[in-house]
Amino acid sequence: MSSFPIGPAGMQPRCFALVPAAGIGSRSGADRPKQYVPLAGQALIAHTLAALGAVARIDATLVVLSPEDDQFEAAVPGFAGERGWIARTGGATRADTVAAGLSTLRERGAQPHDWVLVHDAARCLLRPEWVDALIDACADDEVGGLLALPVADTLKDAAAAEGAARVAATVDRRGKWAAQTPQMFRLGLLAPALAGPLDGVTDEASAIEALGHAPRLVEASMENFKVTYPADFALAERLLRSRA
Ligand SMILES: Nc1ccn([C@@H]2O[C@H](COP(=O)(O)OP(=O)(O)OP(=O)(O)O)[C@@H](O)[C@H]2O)c(=O)n1
Ligand SMILES: C[C@](O)(CO)[C@H](O)COP(=O)(O)O
Repeated sequence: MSSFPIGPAGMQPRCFALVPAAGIGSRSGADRPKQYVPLAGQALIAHTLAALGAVARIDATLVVLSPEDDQFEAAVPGFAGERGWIARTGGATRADTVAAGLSTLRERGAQPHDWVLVHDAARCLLRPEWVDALIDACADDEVGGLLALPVADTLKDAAAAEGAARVAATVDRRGKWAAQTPQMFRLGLLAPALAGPLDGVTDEASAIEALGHAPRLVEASMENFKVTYPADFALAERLLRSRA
């Protein structure tokens, strides 16, 4: 399909990881941005970056921080280097932060046909083998894809209920998947997707979908959850320690 950035014949696309880490973690209840909360002896984000750094097919990982961030270097000493890049250009929303990161990747030589794997700093349980499975599944795909998990629980919609926490309806869960990260798309497709209207866009895949494409779903693990609420830190810590 001609609308996809294929790249010059014989030129292998490269893979870059892009980690948006400019959020404040307002739901986490922590005394600092949640990516800097210590877990199993290291800052949360250090675990995330170590997993990405262990994927040999990722040429470099770009972490995108808030311009005011003064904690990263102490939290992840030794990250900056040939395969570890930092930009202090995070924006007001996750999508703004990712879009700013794509500009940095372009400035550093990434090409439209190169793959970008966007991964939440807050998903610190990532395993390198899940990233490899995503790359294997998407490398020959026209669109790209994401790690995700088929929904196992019965889904309740409380949105239209009067007052708090009452069921308004039960949602048919058949065919429903919970989106995770990494989400892997070609730079030349993702950049224009994030330049479009971003109403309701909470992940890269939804921006790609808005262009009429259907990203591939690659089944992942429950362990790849996003640390979001106060109780998530203890669970993440237990899982990290059980791996040591
Ligand atoms: N303006 C923003 C908002 C979020 N993120 C990043 O996007 C990822 C997923 O977002 P989320 O878990 O919602 O993190 P926060 O926005 O920090 O949390 P909260 O919504 O509870 O404030 C995180 O790694 C977060 O740092 C970002 O880079 N820039
Ligand atoms: C990208 C994401 O992790 C997919 O589940 C999620 O949408 C990010 O969470 P946020 O709360 O919308 O930032």
